[in-house]
Parts: sequence; structure tokens; C-alpha cells
Amino acid sequence: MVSLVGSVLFPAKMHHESIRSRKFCVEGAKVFNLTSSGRRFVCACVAPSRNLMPTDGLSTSKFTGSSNEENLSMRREHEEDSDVLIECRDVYKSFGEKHILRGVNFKIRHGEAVGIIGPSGTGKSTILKIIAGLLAPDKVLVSYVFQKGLLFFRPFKLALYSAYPGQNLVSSMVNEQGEVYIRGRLRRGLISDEEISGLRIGLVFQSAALFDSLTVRENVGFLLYEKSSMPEDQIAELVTETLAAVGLKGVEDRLPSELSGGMKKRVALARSIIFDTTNDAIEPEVLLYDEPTAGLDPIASTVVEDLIRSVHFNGEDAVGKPGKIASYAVVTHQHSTIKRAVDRLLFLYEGKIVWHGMTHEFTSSTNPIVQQFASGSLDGPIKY
Ligand SMILES: Nc1ncnc2c1ncn2[C@@H]1O[C@H](COP(=O)(O)OP(=O)(O)OP(=O)(O)O)[C@@H](O)[C@H]1O
Repeated sequence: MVSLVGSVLFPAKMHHESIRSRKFCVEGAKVFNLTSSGRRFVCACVAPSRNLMPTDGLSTSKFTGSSNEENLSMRREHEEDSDVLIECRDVYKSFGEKHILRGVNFKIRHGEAVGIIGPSGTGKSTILKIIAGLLAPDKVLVSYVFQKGLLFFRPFKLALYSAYPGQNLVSSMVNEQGEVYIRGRLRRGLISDEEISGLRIGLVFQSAALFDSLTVRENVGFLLYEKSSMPEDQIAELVTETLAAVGLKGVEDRLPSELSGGMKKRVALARSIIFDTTNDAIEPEVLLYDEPTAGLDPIASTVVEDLIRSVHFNGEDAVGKPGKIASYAVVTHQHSTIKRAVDRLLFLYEGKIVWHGMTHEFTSSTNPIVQQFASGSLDGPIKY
């Protein structure tokens, strides 16, 4: 599956000895034991390498032993889905009593530029975090066995487990409620470096989430300093090249506090697209942007929107090289971002994708939820 290895970031005040030092902590973030041997890393994003033979839901063994017709239809489905990089199937996510996602289904295919929109608090950022592996779907108890031989099956929920603390539980089985597939491979639980995905997934947080105490160079090259065997001067060169690709020059030695909001977002973008050029395995990469233009003036928004397009493999970066990002998903509320940076939209409402379509179909949709959202009207099914 996906391991957090590659790009993104968190809010931060960090104490460190040097970028290649062994340990430090980041306020407000979750993990954070960076070791040289080190596989445990948090931050934000991304991912592994290696082979991926479809398993689980897409196993070729599924094509044996059934009728020819069934085989053909399954093969067709498999072929149609061969370009799917990320799939959420019936994903549920709650926070305490708040049931945020209630059966979310969608696919992101190779080459797509997808927007995720919907009213505030509907779970758009939550979806990105689930895709990136920072959050797991809800858990549901499938069965459990007590010493006295009692066996319970669904729909008993995990909460029941703690309702029988003294009953000598022998074993239990808990499944995730919903599935996330990364290139056809089912992800179980949260991201772990040991797991395999064959897809690099980067998450660019809304806040840019740069390390306050590190220079721009150290922020952008963070993972390479920490994880790769590249010499430092080569990393520095690559950082300069990557900053140029997002239209920034001569800022390598600045601290984040010396940058404007738009520049910070570009630095965060540079951090999410830099990768180890000495590594043979070249993987497609998906970037997830959480409100990349929030808080920016209209012109700065346009710059960032064009940047998002430019690092896509259909685009051309600021120094004229083709972009490297295979697909991306953008959570946004901004019309300009929807129009300029996205081709297809997913509309999330009350825990489900209630509409999807091409961007140009959005304003002409007859779906009352979409109509109300597009017009900003107070009248309609969406209540605040
Ligand atoms: N870690 C968490 N613990 C508790 N509640 C959470 C957590 N993360 C998100 N939530 C809640 O889940 C809901 C969905 O949050 P999320 O940030 O995904 O929404 P959103 O659609 O991205 O919102 P917005 O458009 O306002 O940014 C909110 O009610 C939020 O308070």
C-alpha cells in the first residue's frame, strides 16, 4: 500500500539539529520519529514503489472457474479499470457520533484532474486524508469469540467489544467499513512503509505546512535529505530546479516567515513534486490538494491554478519541462479553481457523492443540490 514517504507536510514548529539528524519532533503532527534506519516517518505524503500485481478485488484468479460469459464481463470490467489509480468503495468515516462519510464511491483514473466540492464540513478533506492513508475508514466488528464459545457476527459494532470486558474474549475480527484500492490493491489500515502500492501519493495541505525553522531549501529537499542517498550538493541542485519549475528563484535560503502566502503554497507544491532522481523505480504520482487557493487574491489564485495544471503530465512547468503528476484531486470552494484547474467534479453531500460530471456540466446540472450550490441560493435542499 501506500507509505508516507514522500511529500507533504504538516503544521510545524520543529526542533532539529540538522536535516539529516536522527530525531526531531513536530508540534501538531502525529508521528515523528525520523531515524536513519528509518522507516517511520510522517509528514505527509506519499509512497512506495515496487511491483503491483493486482490482487484482492482484481485478482486474475477471479477469472477462472466461472462461465465464459462471466469471465468475459469480469475481464471487460478489469480492462476498463486498468487505468484506475485510486478507488474508494463504499467508504464510511465517523468521528465519535458524527457520521461524516456514509458510503463514498468514486474512482480516479490515470490522467484525470478531479475536483471534490460540496458544502463545508461534508468531509472533503477527510476523503483526501483517507486516500493519502492518514486516516482509515471506520472499523466494524465482523465476529468475535468468547471462551464460553459464544460467537457474534455483524452487525454488532466495535462498541460491543468493550461492553463485554470480563467475558474472556478469545478472538475477534474487525474489518474496515469500505475499501480503498490503490492501483487495484486493497489498502488495509493506515499507511506503512513496509506496504506496497506502486503509486506515490502526495498531499498538499491547505496551510502549506512548512517547517518554520527550516529554510526553503531544507523544506523542499526534506525527504531527500532524510531518506535518500543523494549527495547534499545534488539535492540542493534538484531543489533549485524544482523551485524554478514552480516559478520561484533565489528563495532557497529564506525562512517560511519571509515568504508571502502564495509563495508558501508554491514551496509546498515544490516539496510535493520533488523526487529522488537516482532511484530507478519511476512511479506515477497522484497529488491531492486541499484548498490550494483558499485565502489567495484572484491573481495569486490564478498563478497557483496554472501551477497545478503545469505539473500535471499534460502540462509544462515553468522551465518548459513536461509535468510529472499522473493525476490529481483538488478540494476547493473557489469557482476559478474549479474552472481553471479541474476537468471532472465529484459533489459530496451528506456523506455520499450525489453528483459527478465534467466541469462544464456543473452549472447546467438539473440536480437541485448542485443547482443550489452553484447559485449560492439560500433556498434548496442544502440547509445550514
Ligand atoms: N480528526 C477529527 N476529529 C473529529 N472531527 C473531525 C476530525 N476531522 C474532521 N472532523 C469533522 O468532520 C467533519 C468533516 O470535516 P472535513 O474537514 O473533512 O470537511 P470539509 O468538507 O473539508 O470542510 P470545509 O469545506 O469546511 O473545509 C467536520 O465536522 C469536522 O469537524
